[in-house]
Amino acid sequence: MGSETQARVPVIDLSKLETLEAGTEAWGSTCKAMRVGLEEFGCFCVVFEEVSLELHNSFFGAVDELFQLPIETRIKNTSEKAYHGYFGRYSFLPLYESMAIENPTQLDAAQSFANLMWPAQGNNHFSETIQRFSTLMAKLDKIITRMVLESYGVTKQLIDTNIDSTANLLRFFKYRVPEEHETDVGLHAHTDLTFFSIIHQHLIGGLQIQSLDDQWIDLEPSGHCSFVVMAGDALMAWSNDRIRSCRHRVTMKAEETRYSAGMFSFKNGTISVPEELVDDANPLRYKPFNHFDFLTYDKAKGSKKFLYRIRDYCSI
Ligand SMILES: O=C(O)CCC(=O)C(=O)O
Ligand SMILES: [Fe+2]
Repeated sequence: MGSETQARVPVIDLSKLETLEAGTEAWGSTCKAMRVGLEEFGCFCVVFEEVSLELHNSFFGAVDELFQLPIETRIKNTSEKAYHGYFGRYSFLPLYESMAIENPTQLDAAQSFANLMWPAQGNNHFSETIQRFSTLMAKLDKIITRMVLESYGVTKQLIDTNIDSTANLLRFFKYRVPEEHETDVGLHAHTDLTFFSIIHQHLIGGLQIQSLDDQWIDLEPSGHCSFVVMAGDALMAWSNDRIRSCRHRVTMKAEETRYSAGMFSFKNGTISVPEELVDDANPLRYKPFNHFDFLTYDKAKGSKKFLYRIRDYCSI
């Protein structure tokens, strides 16, 4: 199924972005391609050359170094926010482990994470690499948010407010190779609770997305500057169901440890469906909601039986 079906998920090259101007035909067609990808697959791929091969290599070198730390240290990655800390050591998910940094574009946040992980001397190389990579990821998230929201014809003020309210979380993932008797499920099928999730895979593929007609599509890593942009449940609600959050999973087929990373965006304040997205054919489907309260609710309730958990929280 792999490469044949993969071709259908749009691949959008943002390398020429500096020359793309808002209002031009090229800008409009790029916005539209993103919207089509999200409406048809819940995702699209982007090529973003600002991430150099050197940065990609340093970044995954830093991730590897992090996962070499003892487990007692790794589990110190905690957070007051739901779903913002260490994940792993679950019997139902034996291959998977992940850690996360809040506000990773701020050097002091990256440094305090490094101080927690390397208490004796910190790790400047680690925190600088994380901050450099995250800054570009956050830039990509902003560009995409602007272009996608614009494609729905909402006001510039609303787009700016949405972007200004963004809180970023950078998550690092490690999947070990299954033993002979073990499952190859790296991560079960789910949707993210984010606004956007931008996934960057290292050398080993395994990320699969489910199309609206229920086919699983492999999204292989295709270079140091390629990324998968997925819609999360919060974007689904914002869009009044024009976009479905992307159902995805990870399957471990390779004989090597798999690393990947995700830049997740959440929104501070209230998310509500813009009036431009409500009409007779599309009646309002979601009440206004607080993104972080949704995470807290979901964690407490564990409403895994819902395909789209946001519907359990605030659908009308
Ligand atoms: O490892 C990946 O590529 C994706 C991870 C993921 O889907 C998640 O943590 O929500
Ligand atoms: Fe996910």
